[in-house]
Amino acid sequence: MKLHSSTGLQGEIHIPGDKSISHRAVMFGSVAEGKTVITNFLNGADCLSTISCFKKMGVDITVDGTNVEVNGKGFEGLQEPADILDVGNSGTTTRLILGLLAGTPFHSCLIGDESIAKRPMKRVTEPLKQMGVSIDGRDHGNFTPISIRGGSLRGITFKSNVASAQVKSAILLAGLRTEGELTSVTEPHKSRDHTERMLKSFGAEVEENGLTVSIKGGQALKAAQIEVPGDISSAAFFLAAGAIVPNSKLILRRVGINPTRSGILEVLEQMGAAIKVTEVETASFEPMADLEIQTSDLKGTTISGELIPKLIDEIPIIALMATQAEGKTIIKDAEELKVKETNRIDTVVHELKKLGADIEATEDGMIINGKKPLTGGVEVSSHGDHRIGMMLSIAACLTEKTVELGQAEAINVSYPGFFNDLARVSQ
Ligand SMILES: O=C(O)C1=C[C@@H](OP(=O)(O)O)[C@@H](O)[C@H](O)C1
Ligand SMILES: C=C(OP(=O)(O)O)C(=O)O
Repeated sequence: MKLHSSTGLQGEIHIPGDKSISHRAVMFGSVAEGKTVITNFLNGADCLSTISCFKKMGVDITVDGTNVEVNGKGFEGLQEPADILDVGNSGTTTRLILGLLAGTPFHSCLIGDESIAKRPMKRVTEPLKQMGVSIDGRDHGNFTPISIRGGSLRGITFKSNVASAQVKSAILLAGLRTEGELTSVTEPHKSRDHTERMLKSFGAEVEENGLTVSIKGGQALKAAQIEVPGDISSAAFFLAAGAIVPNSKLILRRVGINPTRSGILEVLEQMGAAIKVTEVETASFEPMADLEIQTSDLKGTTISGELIPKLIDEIPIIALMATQAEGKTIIKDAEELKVKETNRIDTVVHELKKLGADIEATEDGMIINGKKPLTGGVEVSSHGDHRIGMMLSIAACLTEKTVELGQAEAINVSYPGFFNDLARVSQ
Protein backbone atom coordinates (compact mmCIF):
# COMPACT_ATOMS: atom_id res chain seq x y z
CA MET A 1 0.00 0.00 0.00
CA LYS A 2 1.31 3.47 -0.96
CA LEU A 3 1.45 6.02 1.86
CA HIS A 4 1.58 9.75 1.11
CA SER A 5 2.85 12.68 3.16
CA SER A 6 0.49 15.18 4.73
CA THR A 7 0.62 18.97 5.04
CA GLY A 8 -1.46 18.82 8.22
CA LEU A 9 -4.15 16.83 10.00
CA GLN A 10 -7.32 18.72 10.89
CA GLY A 11 -10.73 17.70 12.23
CA GLU A 12 -12.58 15.34 14.53
CA ILE A 13 -12.36 11.57 14.82
CA HIS A 14 -14.71 9.17 16.61
CA ILE A 15 -12.14 6.63 17.74
CA PRO A 16 -13.53 3.05 17.52
CA GLY A 17 -14.31 1.02 20.63
CA ASP A 18 -11.68 -0.23 23.02
CA LYS A 19 -10.34 -3.67 22.09
CA SER A 20 -9.66 -4.87 25.66
CA ILE A 21 -13.14 -3.84 26.81
CA SER A 22 -14.92 -5.24 23.72
CA HIS A 23 -13.32 -8.67 24.26
CA ARG A 24 -14.31 -8.72 27.91
CA ALA A 25 -17.90 -7.60 27.23
CA VAL A 26 -18.45 -10.58 24.87
CA MET A 27 -16.70 -13.04 27.17
CA PHE A 28 -18.44 -12.00 30.38
CA GLY A 29 -21.78 -11.65 28.56
CA SER A 30 -21.37 -15.21 27.26
CA VAL A 31 -21.06 -16.69 30.76
CA ALA A 32 -23.57 -14.33 32.43
CA GLU A 33 -27.27 -14.98 32.82
CA GLY A 34 -29.45 -12.89 30.51
CA LYS A 35 -29.07 -10.52 27.59
CA THR A 36 -25.95 -8.33 27.55
CA VAL A 37 -26.17 -5.34 25.22
CA ILE A 38 -22.90 -3.85 24.03
CA THR A 39 -22.66 -0.52 22.18
CA ASN A 40 -19.64 0.92 20.34
CA PHE A 41 -18.20 -2.60 20.11
CA LEU A 42 -14.92 -2.84 18.17
CA ASN A 43 -15.47 -4.79 14.97
CA GLY A 44 -11.75 -5.54 14.66
CA ALA A 45 -10.49 -8.98 13.69
CA ASP A 46 -9.35 -9.79 17.26
CA CYS A 47 -12.76 -9.15 18.84
CA LEU A 48 -14.45 -11.06 16.01
CA SER A 49 -12.20 -14.02 16.91
CA THR A 50 -13.58 -13.83 20.45
CA ILE A 51 -17.17 -13.82 19.15
CA SER A 52 -16.49 -16.81 16.89
CA CYS A 53 -15.05 -18.84 19.81
CA PHE A 54 -18.15 -18.28 21.97
CA LYS A 55 -20.51 -18.99 19.07
CA LYS A 56 -18.74 -22.34 18.69
CA MET A 57 -19.60 -22.98 22.34
CA GLY A 58 -23.28 -22.46 21.56
CA VAL A 59 -23.70 -18.85 22.71
CA ASP A 60 -26.26 -16.83 20.74
CA ILE A 61 -24.50 -13.57 19.74
CA THR A 62 -25.85 -11.06 17.20
CA VAL A 63 -23.79 -8.29 15.68
CA ASP A 64 -25.40 -5.26 14.06
CA GLY A 65 -22.67 -2.77 13.19
CA THR A 66 -21.15 -1.73 16.49
CA ASN A 67 -24.13 -3.04 18.51
CA VAL A 68 -23.78 -6.54 19.87
CA GLU A 69 -26.26 -8.66 21.85
CA VAL A 70 -25.03 -11.64 23.80
CA ASN A 71 -27.65 -14.04 25.13
CA GLY A 72 -25.82 -15.69 28.00
CA LYS A 73 -27.11 -18.73 29.90
CA GLY A 74 -24.47 -18.73 32.62
CA PHE A 75 -21.32 -20.90 32.67
CA GLU A 76 -23.59 -23.96 32.52
CA GLY A 77 -24.93 -22.74 29.15
CA LEU A 78 -21.55 -23.21 27.41
CA GLN A 79 -21.34 -26.35 25.29
CA GLU A 80 -18.33 -28.44 24.34
CA PRO A 81 -17.18 -27.05 20.96
CA ALA A 82 -17.38 -29.52 18.06
CA ASP A 83 -14.53 -27.70 16.33
CA ILE A 84 -11.20 -26.08 17.19
CA LEU A 85 -11.48 -22.57 18.71
CA ASP A 86 -9.57 -20.21 16.41
CA VAL A 87 -8.11 -17.28 18.37
CA GLY A 88 -6.59 -15.70 15.24
CA ASN A 89 -3.97 -13.09 16.11
CA SER A 90 -5.36 -12.29 19.55
CA GLY A 91 -3.35 -12.77 22.75
CA THR A 92 -6.22 -11.41 24.83
CA THR A 93 -8.66 -13.98 23.40
CA THR A 94 -6.22 -16.83 24.00
CA ARG A 95 -5.28 -16.02 27.58
CA LEU A 96 -8.68 -14.87 28.88
CA ILE A 97 -10.57 -17.74 27.25
CA LEU A 98 -8.21 -20.22 28.94
CA GLY A 99 -9.23 -18.69 32.28
CA LEU A 100 -12.90 -19.14 31.44
CA LEU A 101 -12.48 -22.65 30.01
CA ALA A 102 -10.68 -23.70 33.21
CA GLY A 103 -14.04 -23.92 34.94
CA THR A 104 -16.00 -25.70 32.19
CA PRO A 105 -16.26 -29.49 32.38
CA PHE A 106 -15.45 -30.17 28.73
CA HIS A 107 -12.61 -30.35 26.25
CA SER A 108 -11.53 -27.50 23.94
CA CYS A 109 -8.58 -26.95 21.66
CA LEU A 110 -7.19 -23.48 20.84
CA ILE A 111 -5.28 -22.59 17.73
CA GLY A 112 -4.25 -19.25 16.22
CA ASP A 113 -2.06 -17.71 13.54
CA GLU A 114 1.75 -17.86 13.16
CA SER A 115 2.27 -14.94 15.54
CA ILE A 116 0.08 -16.44 18.28
CA ALA A 117 2.01 -19.70 17.98
CA LYS A 118 5.14 -17.81 19.18
CA ARG A 119 3.58 -16.05 22.16
CA PRO A 120 4.27 -17.52 25.61
CA MET A 121 1.23 -19.07 27.29
CA LYS A 122 2.99 -20.74 30.24
CA ARG A 123 2.40 -17.56 32.21
CA VAL A 124 -1.29 -18.55 32.15
CA THR A 125 -1.23 -22.34 31.77
CA GLU A 126 1.10 -22.85 34.80
CA PRO A 127 -1.12 -21.05 37.36
CA LEU A 128 -4.21 -22.70 35.82
CA LYS A 129 -2.56 -26.10 36.29
CA GLN A 130 -1.94 -25.17 39.93
CA MET A 131 -5.69 -24.53 40.22
CA GLY A 132 -6.31 -28.10 39.03
CA VAL A 133 -6.96 -27.75 35.30
CA SER A 134 -5.86 -30.36 32.81
CA ILE A 135 -4.08 -28.41 30.10
CA ASP A 136 -1.40 -29.17 27.55
CA GLY A 137 0.13 -27.72 24.43
CA ARG A 138 3.33 -27.45 22.45
CA ASP A 139 6.42 -27.14 24.68
CA HIS A 140 4.56 -28.38 27.79
CA GLY A 141 1.69 -25.97 27.44
CA ASN A 142 3.67 -22.88 26.45
CA PHE A 143 2.48 -22.50 22.86
CA THR A 144 -0.60 -23.15 20.75
CA PRO A 145 -2.13 -25.50 19.83
CA ILE A 146 -3.33 -25.82 23.43
CA SER A 147 -5.94 -28.26 24.66
CA ILE A 148 -7.78 -27.82 27.92
CA ARG A 149 -10.29 -29.81 29.91
CA GLY A 150 -11.84 -27.74 32.67
CA GLY A 151 -13.21 -29.08 35.91
CA SER A 152 -13.31 -28.41 39.61
CA LEU A 153 -10.80 -25.83 40.71
CA ARG A 154 -9.01 -24.75 43.88
CA GLY A 155 -8.18 -21.14 44.77
CA ILE A 156 -4.54 -20.03 44.61
CA THR A 157 -2.48 -17.10 45.85
CA PHE A 158 -0.44 -16.20 42.82
CA LYS A 159 2.52 -13.83 42.62
CA SER A 160 3.05 -12.90 38.98
CA ASN A 161 6.49 -11.82 37.82
CA VAL A 162 5.03 -9.79 34.95
CA ALA A 163 2.57 -6.90 35.09
CA SER A 164 0.08 -8.48 32.69
CA ALA A 165 -3.65 -7.89 32.66
CA GLN A 166 -4.07 -11.04 30.55
CA VAL A 167 -2.43 -13.18 33.23
CA LYS A 168 -4.31 -11.46 36.05
CA SER A 169 -7.64 -11.75 34.20
CA ALA A 170 -7.21 -15.44 33.30
CA ILE A 171 -6.57 -16.36 36.94
CA LEU A 172 -9.43 -14.22 38.27
CA LEU A 173 -11.86 -15.70 35.74
CA ALA A 174 -10.84 -19.21 36.75
CA GLY A 175 -11.11 -18.05 40.37
CA LEU A 176 -14.79 -17.31 39.83
CA ARG A 177 -15.34 -21.05 39.37
CA THR A 178 -13.87 -22.44 42.61
CA GLU A 179 -16.33 -23.56 45.26
CA GLY A 180 -16.25 -20.47 47.43
CA GLU A 181 -12.45 -20.40 47.74
CA LEU A 182 -10.42 -17.20 47.49
CA THR A 183 -8.07 -16.63 44.54
CA SER A 184 -5.67 -13.72 44.52
CA VAL A 185 -3.12 -12.31 42.09
CA THR A 186 -0.29 -9.92 42.99
CA GLU A 187 1.60 -8.07 40.26
CA PRO A 188 4.93 -6.21 40.28
CA HIS A 189 3.18 -3.10 38.87
CA LYS A 190 -0.50 -2.37 38.32
CA SER A 191 -1.74 -3.59 34.92
CA ARG A 192 -4.97 -2.43 33.22
CA ASP A 193 -7.98 -3.07 35.45
CA HIS A 194 -10.77 -3.53 32.88
CA THR A 195 -11.56 -7.04 34.14
CA GLU A 196 -12.01 -5.87 37.71
CA ARG A 197 -14.22 -2.95 36.67
CA MET A 198 -16.36 -4.99 34.28
CA LEU A 199 -16.80 -7.95 36.64
CA LYS A 200 -18.33 -5.47 39.09
CA SER A 201 -20.73 -4.27 36.35
CA PHE A 202 -21.74 -7.93 35.91
CA GLY A 203 -22.53 -8.11 39.64
CA ALA A 204 -19.40 -9.86 40.94
CA GLU A 205 -17.48 -8.82 44.04
CA VAL A 206 -13.78 -8.20 43.44
CA GLU A 207 -11.42 -6.96 46.10
CA GLU A 208 -8.51 -4.69 45.23
CA ASN A 209 -5.74 -3.99 47.68
CA GLY A 210 -2.71 -2.23 46.20
CA LEU A 211 -1.12 -4.59 43.70
CA THR A 212 -3.28 -7.54 44.80
CA VAL A 213 -6.70 -8.42 43.39
CA SER A 214 -8.84 -11.17 44.92
CA ILE A 215 -12.04 -12.92 43.96
CA LYS A 216 -14.25 -15.46 45.73
CA GLY A 217 -15.44 -18.50 43.79
CA GLY A 218 -19.05 -19.45 43.18
CA GLN A 219 -20.31 -16.05 42.06
CA ALA A 220 -22.73 -15.97 39.12
CA LEU A 221 -22.54 -13.09 36.62
CA LYS A 222 -25.67 -11.13 35.63
CA ALA A 223 -26.07 -9.59 32.17
CA ALA A 224 -25.11 -5.92 31.82
CA GLN A 225 -25.35 -2.94 29.46
CA ILE A 226 -21.86 -2.04 28.30
CA GLU A 227 -20.98 1.16 26.45
CA VAL A 228 -17.45 0.67 25.16
CA PRO A 229 -15.33 3.86 25.24
CA GLY A 230 -13.03 4.78 22.34
CA ASP A 231 -9.74 2.90 22.44
CA ILE A 232 -6.93 5.09 23.81
CA SER A 233 -4.41 2.74 22.14
CA SER A 234 -5.99 3.57 18.75
CA ALA A 235 -6.32 7.25 19.68
CA ALA A 236 -2.57 7.28 20.42
CA PHE A 237 -1.74 7.15 16.69
CA PHE A 238 -3.72 10.33 16.06
CA LEU A 239 -2.47 12.00 19.25
CA ALA A 240 1.09 11.44 18.04
CA ALA A 241 0.23 12.48 14.49
CA GLY A 242 -1.44 15.66 15.75
CA ALA A 243 1.67 16.51 17.77
CA ILE A 244 4.34 15.82 15.10
CA VAL A 245 2.73 16.64 11.73
CA PRO A 246 3.06 20.41 11.11
CA ASN A 247 -0.18 22.41 10.84
CA SER A 248 -2.33 19.87 12.73
CA LYS A 249 -5.20 20.15 15.16
CA LEU A 250 -7.32 17.10 16.01
CA ILE A 251 -10.18 16.37 18.39
CA LEU A 252 -10.76 12.75 19.37
CA ARG A 253 -14.18 12.08 20.87
CA ARG A 254 -15.14 9.87 23.83
CA VAL A 255 -11.85 8.13 24.39
CA GLY A 256 -11.33 5.89 27.44
CA ILE A 257 -9.01 7.52 29.99
CA ASN A 258 -8.84 4.73 32.59
CA PRO A 259 -5.77 5.68 34.70
CA THR A 260 -4.28 2.18 34.23
CA ARG A 261 -4.26 2.82 30.45
CA SER A 262 -3.57 6.54 30.10
CA GLY A 263 0.25 6.55 30.26
CA ILE A 264 0.34 8.06 26.75
CA LEU A 265 -1.27 11.24 28.13
CA GLU A 266 1.43 11.50 30.80
CA VAL A 267 4.14 11.04 28.17
CA LEU A 268 2.62 13.65 25.86
CA GLU A 269 2.71 16.10 28.78
CA GLN A 270 6.29 15.16 29.71
CA MET A 271 7.32 15.73 26.09
CA GLY A 272 5.69 19.17 26.06
CA ALA A 273 2.77 18.40 23.72
CA ALA A 274 -0.23 20.73 23.52
CA ILE A 275 -2.78 18.15 24.74
CA LYS A 276 -6.13 18.99 26.36
CA VAL A 277 -8.49 16.58 28.09
CA THR A 278 -12.07 17.93 28.04
CA GLU A 279 -15.66 16.71 28.57
CA VAL A 280 -14.54 14.17 31.17
CA GLU A 281 -17.31 11.65 31.97
CA THR A 282 -16.96 9.46 35.03
CA ALA A 283 -20.53 8.16 35.36
CA SER A 284 -19.84 4.91 33.51
CA PHE A 285 -17.72 1.96 34.72
CA GLU A 286 -14.87 3.30 32.58
CA PRO A 287 -14.07 7.04 32.46
CA MET A 288 -13.91 8.77 29.06
CA ALA A 289 -13.12 12.21 27.64
CA ASP A 290 -12.50 14.22 24.48
CA LEU A 291 -8.82 14.69 23.64
CA GLU A 292 -7.51 17.71 21.73
CA ILE A 293 -4.02 17.85 20.30
CA GLN A 294 -2.11 20.25 18.11
CA THR A 295 1.32 20.48 16.53
CA SER A 296 3.88 20.88 19.29
CA ASP A 297 7.62 21.35 19.89
CA LEU A 298 8.45 18.08 21.63
CA LYS A 299 11.40 17.22 23.86
CA GLY A 300 12.85 13.81 24.66
CA THR A 301 11.96 11.97 27.85
CA THR A 302 12.59 8.79 29.85
CA ILE A 303 9.86 6.15 30.19
CA SER A 304 10.30 3.28 32.66
CA GLY A 305 9.00 1.34 35.66
CA GLU A 306 5.35 1.45 36.64
CA LEU A 307 4.49 3.70 33.67
CA ILE A 308 5.32 0.89 31.20
CA PRO A 309 2.17 -1.26 31.69
CA LYS A 310 0.06 1.90 31.34
CA LEU A 311 1.32 2.44 27.79
CA ILE A 312 2.82 -0.86 26.67
CA ASP A 313 0.91 -0.94 23.35
CA GLU A 314 1.70 2.72 22.67
CA ILE A 315 5.49 2.31 22.68
CA PRO A 316 5.82 1.93 18.88
CA ILE A 317 4.06 5.27 18.30
CA ILE A 318 5.92 6.92 21.21
CA ALA A 319 9.17 5.84 19.53
CA LEU A 320 8.07 7.63 16.36
CA MET A 321 7.22 10.79 18.35
CA ALA A 322 10.66 10.61 19.95
CA THR A 323 12.33 10.76 16.51
CA GLN A 324 10.68 14.19 16.15
CA ALA A 325 11.51 15.44 19.67
CA GLU A 326 14.54 17.53 20.57
CA GLY A 327 17.12 15.44 22.51
CA LYS A 328 17.27 11.86 23.74
CA THR A 329 14.37 9.55 24.65
CA ILE A 330 15.09 6.44 26.70
CA ILE A 331 12.52 3.62 26.97
CA LYS A 332 13.45 0.91 29.49
CA ASP A 333 11.86 -1.89 31.57
CA ALA A 334 9.83 -2.79 28.48
CA GLU A 335 11.03 -6.36 27.73
CA GLU A 336 7.36 -7.39 27.41
CA LEU A 337 7.52 -5.75 23.97
CA LYS A 338 9.43 -8.82 22.78
CA VAL A 339 6.39 -11.09 23.22
CA LYS A 340 3.69 -9.08 21.48
CA GLU A 341 2.36 -9.69 17.92
CA THR A 342 6.01 -9.22 16.88
CA ASN A 343 9.15 -8.50 18.87
CA ARG A 344 8.26 -4.82 18.95
CA ILE A 345 11.74 -3.69 20.03
CA ASP A 346 13.17 -5.26 16.87
CA THR A 347 10.39 -4.30 14.46
CA VAL A 348 10.19 -0.66 15.61
CA VAL A 349 13.96 -0.16 15.46
CA HIS A 350 14.36 -1.98 12.13
CA GLU A 351 11.55 -0.12 10.36
CA LEU A 352 12.26 3.35 11.76
CA LYS A 353 15.94 3.00 10.80
CA LYS A 354 14.86 2.42 7.19
CA LEU A 355 13.18 5.84 7.34
CA GLY A 356 16.35 7.53 8.65
CA ALA A 357 15.67 7.61 12.41
CA ASP A 358 18.54 7.55 14.93
CA ILE A 359 17.27 4.67 17.10
CA GLU A 360 18.99 1.74 18.84
CA ALA A 361 17.55 -1.33 20.50
CA THR A 362 18.53 -2.13 24.10
CA GLU A 363 17.85 -5.29 26.13
CA ASP A 364 14.66 -3.86 27.60
CA GLY A 365 13.68 -1.01 25.30
CA MET A 366 15.24 1.51 22.96
CA ILE A 367 17.13 4.81 22.79
CA ILE A 368 16.10 7.45 20.26
CA ASN A 369 18.00 10.61 19.37
CA GLY A 370 15.80 13.34 17.90
CA LYS A 371 15.13 15.44 16.07
CA LYS A 372 15.77 13.73 12.72
CA PRO A 373 13.96 14.26 9.43
CA LEU A 374 12.42 11.05 8.09
CA THR A 375 13.03 10.13 4.48
CA GLY A 376 10.68 8.21 2.22
CA GLY A 377 11.11 6.37 -1.05
CA VAL A 378 11.51 3.01 0.71
CA GLU A 379 9.48 -0.10 1.45
CA VAL A 380 8.53 -0.78 5.04
CA SER A 381 6.50 -3.60 6.58
CA SER A 382 4.08 -4.05 9.44
CA HIS A 383 5.51 -7.58 9.84
CA GLY A 384 1.85 -8.56 10.35
CA ASP A 385 1.64 -6.37 13.49
CA HIS A 386 -1.23 -3.85 13.49
CA ARG A 387 0.51 -1.36 15.77
CA ILE A 388 3.69 -1.34 13.66
CA GLY A 389 1.57 -0.80 10.52
CA MET A 390 -0.25 2.20 12.01
CA MET A 391 2.96 3.71 13.41
CA LEU A 392 4.59 3.51 9.96
CA SER A 393 1.51 5.05 8.30
CA ILE A 394 1.82 8.07 10.62
CA ALA A 395 5.59 8.22 9.98
CA ALA A 396 4.86 8.43 6.25
CA CYS A 397 2.86 11.65 6.85
CA LEU A 398 6.26 13.28 7.48
CA THR A 399 8.27 11.96 4.53
CA GLU A 400 8.61 13.88 1.29
CA LYS A 401 8.65 10.80 -0.91
CA THR A 402 6.00 8.09 -0.70
CA VAL A 403 6.46 4.99 1.45
CA GLU A 404 5.30 1.51 0.44
CA LEU A 405 3.76 -0.35 3.40
CA GLY A 406 3.78 -4.16 3.23
CA GLN A 407 1.20 -6.28 5.10
CA ALA A 408 -1.00 -3.22 5.67
CA GLU A 409 -4.05 -5.45 6.23
CA ALA A 410 -2.76 -6.33 9.72
CA ILE A 411 -4.28 -3.02 10.86
CA ASN A 412 -7.75 -4.63 10.72
CA VAL A 413 -6.90 -6.40 13.99
CA SER A 414 -7.66 -3.28 16.06
CA TYR A 415 -8.66 -0.40 13.75
CA PRO A 416 -10.38 -1.43 10.50
CA GLY A 417 -11.29 2.18 9.57
CA PHE A 418 -7.81 3.58 10.24
CA PHE A 419 -6.89 4.53 6.67
CA ASN A 420 -10.33 6.13 6.07
CA ASP A 421 -9.97 8.23 9.23
CA LEU A 422 -6.42 9.22 8.30
CA ALA A 423 -7.42 10.20 4.74
CA ARG A 424 -10.42 12.19 6.01
CA VAL A 425 -8.39 14.41 8.39
CA SER A 426 -5.32 14.69 6.17
CA GLN A 427 -4.90 17.92 4.18
O1 LIG B 1 -5.71 -7.46 28.89
C1 LIG B 1 -5.69 -6.91 27.78
O2 LIG B 1 -6.74 -6.63 27.16
C2 LIG B 1 -4.37 -6.56 27.20
C3 LIG B 1 -3.26 -6.55 27.99
C4 LIG B 1 -1.91 -6.24 27.51
O3 LIG B 1 -1.19 -7.45 27.37
P1 LIG B 1 -0.42 -8.16 28.62
O4 LIG B 1 -1.43 -8.61 29.58
O5 LIG B 1 0.31 -9.31 27.98
O6 LIG B 1 0.50 -7.12 29.18
C5 LIG B 1 -1.93 -5.54 26.16
O7 LIG B 1 -0.64 -5.50 25.61
C6 LIG B 1 -2.90 -6.17 25.20
O8 LIG B 1 -2.97 -5.43 24.02
C7 LIG B 1 -4.31 -6.21 25.77
C1 LIG C 1 -0.58 -6.92 22.30
C2 LIG C 1 -1.77 -6.65 21.74
O1 LIG C 1 -2.86 -7.48 21.74
P1 LIG C 1 -3.01 -9.02 22.12
O2 LIG C 1 -2.08 -9.32 23.25
O3 LIG C 1 -4.45 -9.18 22.51
O4 LIG C 1 -2.69 -9.80 20.88
C3 LIG C 1 -2.00 -5.33 21.11
O5 LIG C 1 -3.16 -5.08 20.76
O6 LIG C 1 -1.08 -4.50 20.94
